[in-house]
Amino acid sequence: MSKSSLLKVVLLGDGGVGKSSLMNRFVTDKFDSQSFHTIGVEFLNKDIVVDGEGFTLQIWDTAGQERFKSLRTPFYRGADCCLLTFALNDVQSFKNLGMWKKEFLYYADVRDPDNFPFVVLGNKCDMEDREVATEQAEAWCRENGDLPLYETSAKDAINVDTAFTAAVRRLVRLEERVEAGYSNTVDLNAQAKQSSCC
Ligand SMILES: Nc1nc2c(ncn2[C@@H]2O[C@H](COP(=O)(O)OP(=O)(O)OP(=O)(O)O)[C@@H](O)[C@H]2O)c(=O)[nH]1
Ligand SMILES: [Mg+2]
Repeated sequence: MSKSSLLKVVLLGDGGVGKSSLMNRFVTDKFDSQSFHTIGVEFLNKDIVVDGEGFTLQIWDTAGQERFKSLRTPFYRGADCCLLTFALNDVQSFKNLGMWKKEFLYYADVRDPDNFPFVVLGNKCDMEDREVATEQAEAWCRENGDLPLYETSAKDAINVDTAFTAAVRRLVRLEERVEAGYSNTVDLNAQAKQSSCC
């Protein structure tokens, strides 16, 4: 990857779905069953190696409660990846995924919204009172640009590392595609200029 290996990853989703818990599990490998709602945003860095390449993930954990909207949205800009999070035992948080995606794209002002690397996390898979079936979540992901889906548990450390690693892989693959695309564009432009000169 030719760009800097510092990657900004933004965690979004309804209040209480477990964004802070996922970040803390991933970065410190700890879980707090009494965590407080986030106010505004917080971030933590973590160095990881994916397929032999080193990255620093700068993970931005945002406040999901509606009243903190104006505090979180200024931090979406410059994000390399967005983890759309819901809780498998909270159907409303799943229904709100579309709203989160829209909010992110609006405030992050990304260059290519159709190809932005979102990853979807269905958290709290350890809970038995599930309200969202895997197939339902998969269908939403398919309809929203074939997004990858991971069912996670911050509590039991299920799929947390896998999901963050997958986010990095998705990003790297996408950048490689974009870089390949850019070199084609440059070639085409060069040819166009040549022909217009002639
Ligand atoms: N059983 C279970 N509980 C979880 C899991 N992840 C988080 N929780 C609990 O869910 C509650 C909310 O978790 P948070 O991580 O604070 O949620 P949040 O998404 O950061 O919420 P906001 O900061 O308000 O946006 C806490 O009591 C956590 O302990 C999980 O995977 N399984
Ligand atoms: Mg939080």
